Amino acid sequence: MWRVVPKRSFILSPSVVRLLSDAPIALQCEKGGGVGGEIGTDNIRNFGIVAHVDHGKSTLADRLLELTGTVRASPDNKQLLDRLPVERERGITVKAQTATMLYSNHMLNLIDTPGHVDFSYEVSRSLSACDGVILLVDARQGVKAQTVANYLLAADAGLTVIPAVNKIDLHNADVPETISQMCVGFGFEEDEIHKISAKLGTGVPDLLNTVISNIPPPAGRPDSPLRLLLFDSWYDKYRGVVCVVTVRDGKVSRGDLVTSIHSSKKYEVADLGLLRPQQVPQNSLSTGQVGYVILGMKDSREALIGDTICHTKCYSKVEPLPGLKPAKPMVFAGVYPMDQSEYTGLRASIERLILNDSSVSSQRDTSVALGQGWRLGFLGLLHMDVFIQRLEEEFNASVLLTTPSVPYQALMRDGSILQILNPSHFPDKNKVTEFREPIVKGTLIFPDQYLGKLLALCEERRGDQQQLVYLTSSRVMLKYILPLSEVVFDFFDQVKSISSGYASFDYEDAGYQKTKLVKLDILLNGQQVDALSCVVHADSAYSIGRSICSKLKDTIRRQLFEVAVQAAVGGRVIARESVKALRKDVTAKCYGGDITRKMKLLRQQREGKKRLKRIGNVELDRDAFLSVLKKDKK
Ligand SMILES: Nc1nc2c(ncn2[C@@H]2O[C@H](COP(=O)(O)OP(=O)(O)OP(=O)(O)O)[C@@H](O)[C@H]2O)c(=O)[nH]1
Repeated sequence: MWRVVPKRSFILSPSVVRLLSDAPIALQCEKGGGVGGEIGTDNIRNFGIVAHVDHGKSTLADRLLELTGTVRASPDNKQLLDRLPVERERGITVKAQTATMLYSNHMLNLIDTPGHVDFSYEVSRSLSACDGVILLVDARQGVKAQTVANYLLAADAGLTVIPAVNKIDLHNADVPETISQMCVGFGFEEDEIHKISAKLGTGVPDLLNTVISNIPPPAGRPDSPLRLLLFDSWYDKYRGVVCVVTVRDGKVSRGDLVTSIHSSKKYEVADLGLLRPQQVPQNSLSTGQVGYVILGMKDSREALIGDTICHTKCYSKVEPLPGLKPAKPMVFAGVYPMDQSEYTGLRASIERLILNDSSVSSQRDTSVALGQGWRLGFLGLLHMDVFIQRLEEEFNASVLLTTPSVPYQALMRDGSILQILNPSHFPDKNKVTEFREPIVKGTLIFPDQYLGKLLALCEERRGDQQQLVYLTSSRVMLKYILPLSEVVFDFFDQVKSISSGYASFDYEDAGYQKTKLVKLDILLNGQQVDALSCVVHADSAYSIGRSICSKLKDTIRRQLFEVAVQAAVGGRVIARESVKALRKDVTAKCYGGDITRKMKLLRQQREGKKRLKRIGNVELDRDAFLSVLKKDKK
């Protein structure tokens, strides 16, 4: 869960600050709704916006907030629902946000969803609270892999899908081609596809009217016992866990005694209300409404996503709602303090950040080379990058990250299954019947001129072709089963560089398959560096070993003695490089007695050393740990 509540207030734009003071008034003005009043279930619409990354979801959300008077129109209104600094900086949405809007006597609950493949778990979670979605496609880029993935998620969940082509204001927009792709790909009729510019607001009122007329109201029963679906949560330093819920049946009021069906724990509703997008307290939330509840939970692990919450007095009578699938970490990496004296501080920072992101898994870990640290599990590499960036920016932590790895499995001779989340847990191969690796079902969509090269890439990455179809006369959709380890590190970069950015890629979990694995060890001057070890496919051990040695040769700074870099499998050296000795005197070029210049150079050298980690007698740049598994660019 990607929110740090205290931080939020510092990055609110002026328009949102205005909104804070406006919100309750706007609610009170609405006849029969909002504060003190009740909006009937028939007049509620719960919907989301789904699209490929950068196709304009957050911008459309801003226009909807303005159009409905939830915020005042202003040029400052940019990605109002993207509140994390990292979201604004990188221009991506990480964390789905909810906003309640009142418009034309309706209560519209908008759930903004992230677009990057790493966060598709957030998309399915958001969709569980929706009855319909707007499917947005950029008119310059057309249908992309995540458009297909998101469409399928929505259609599988039985949601009403309202198609819209966005960015029609751009001079290079190809509206007819995009519409034709949507008709062929998803079976829409041409006249049901909205043509909008989220930036300028063109076509947005019409789209909103279609949301009201086409998306059905929530199907819950107001007279039945309470059932709340908990679909999101975040941790607030002052108020504890804030749960985001949708009221499936019945009504919940402040002071009610409720029970979590999952844990049987009892709570009293301390506060509840709407998210507009700021918290606006209410006395109750009724069937179909989406909002927050505060139950006095102290730990966000108590707020289980997909849990059903009911009135304590009805606990034995209420059927739980179908739960959501838990997030599954796909990438594991060791995280260590640059200096062991920072261990305690780093532990507190990681714990704080995990309180807000229950999709990160964590285990204590120890490395001979790096000391005490943690093995953290992430949804993907971007998720990992975002987590580390937040750790460094928000908590001022300085961390060392080891080579990421995917969760392998070993079927042991005694019938048990060993999860290999860490290369140091790699078992003795004599005790193993079979190794297994996680696989994914990947979808690529691209102009057909790149077909040959993309097929070659998928084959080289041990892919198994499942489907090849032409979406239009020049656009291809390719489906492959691929090992996760071949996809997770740089596959996406390669796809982009081969296709000059025109191909899009999306993947979903497809279970495990049998494979051949070995542990590749790296030695520096004969000493094994456990933090550099990795588990690799047996057939690629030689080429990966050679590539790691040559990358380390380039990364390791030349030192006062020669450094031997070796790769070994099962104690047998399979590759070797050496880094020549050098005496580095940074002040050598400083002739004469310019002491200030000398001091400056020495200071810069000291700064540089903060990024270095001493392993035995060799100093390694902290990025060396990450660079080793990146494959060479094609
Ligand atoms: N010209 C033009 N630009 C647009 C339009 N809609 C969005 N943009 C721009 O497209 C870029 C991406 O828009 P966002 O709203 O951040 O896209 P998003 O889909 O929310 O992105 P993620 O949250 O990362 O998935 C921004 O620079 C927007 O200003 C539009 O209708 N016209």
